[in-house]
Amino acid sequence: MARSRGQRQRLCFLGAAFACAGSLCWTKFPGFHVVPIEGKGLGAVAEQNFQAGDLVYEESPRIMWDAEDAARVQLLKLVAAILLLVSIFLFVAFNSVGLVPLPLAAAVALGRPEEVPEEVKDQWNQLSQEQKDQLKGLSDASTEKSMMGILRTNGFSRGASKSSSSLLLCPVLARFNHSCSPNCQQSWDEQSGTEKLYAMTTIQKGEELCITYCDLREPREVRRETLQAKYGFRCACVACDVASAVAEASDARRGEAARLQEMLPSADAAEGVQIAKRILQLLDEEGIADLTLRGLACSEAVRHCQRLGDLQRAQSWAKQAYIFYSQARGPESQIARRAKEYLDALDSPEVTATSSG
Ligand SMILES: C[S@@+](CC[C@H](N)C(=O)[O-])C[C@H]1O[C@@H](n2cnc3c(N)ncnc32)[C@H](O)[C@@H]1O
Repeated sequence: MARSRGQRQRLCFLGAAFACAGSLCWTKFPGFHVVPIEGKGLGAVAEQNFQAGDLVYEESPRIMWDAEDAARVQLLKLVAAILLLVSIFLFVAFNSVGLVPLPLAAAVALGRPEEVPEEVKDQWNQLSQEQKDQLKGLSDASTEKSMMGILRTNGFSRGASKSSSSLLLCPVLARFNHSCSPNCQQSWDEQSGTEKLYAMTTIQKGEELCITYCDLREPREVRRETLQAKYGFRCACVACDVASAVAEASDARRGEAARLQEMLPSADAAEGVQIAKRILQLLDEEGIADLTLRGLACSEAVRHCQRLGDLQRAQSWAKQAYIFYSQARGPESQIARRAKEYLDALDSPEVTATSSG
């Protein structure tokens, strides 16, 4: 039976995916195993105990792309397209020689945003066959396995925010499943050029290591809709698989934490400290170990205590902020180092003398 080129390419893609999924190249890593987890495909399970702040894994991305760099390329494309139009106009109007070679200008001016960016395709094509097969073996939440589906299902964004302006594809970290009460948190380390995964809480050997794929402050139904739409599964984690009344109480706590977090920077000083405390309490009650969120609440509390002239409490909050940030991103991370500098400045004799004088 004759097959179209598209069909042949899809079959080839699927064949490689099955070949890799069947191989045992994934299973063992220092500190954890990647194994089948009921209802979730593969997932990572701790092979040792971890403490909050332990570095669980560090991985260099196979694919790395930044939309801001790409935006600059888009601008160049736009300029090329305009030059193309001008050259066509000049050619038609005055029979003059075009300024831009036609095929080049036409090619760069085209390009659909729904397609995998060319730079990403180039990076993918430059990988070894084994590396390509490893990526093709990753999960894909879309109906038909494709490069775009794999990137969407497994890609991380660079930086602290969950913005979609950048894409990192790390084949091992892509095996970590989602939980609405995750025990691990990943972050990009610009210095080492690696994605790092830290334990956010005490984890016992045998527990699944999970990260989050969505905004944990959203209510259960919103989280479920997001996860279903983007990742094709209905979340049944410990926070979601509960009776309606329990879910309602959980939604209320998460919603309150989100509201308070927004209010915190502009709150008046005395209220700000109380808000920071309440955020930490809500996160504890909700079992959300997010250490970056905790660090942020503490940093704001430092600022409010300083405004109140309460140096002692400012120092104590600053210490907490430093601990949370260094556990979330490592003590050498920029955010932790800044918190340490701040703490040291507050501890300095001049500041202490000014405050007591
Ligand atoms: C980035 S991959 C994670 C690794 C994946 N389980 C695998 O086998 O490669 C994302 C996919 O894993 C599955 N997944 C992740 N977290 C899940 C969860 N809490 N419940 C059910 N499926 C989950 C979904 O199929 C999702 O599209």
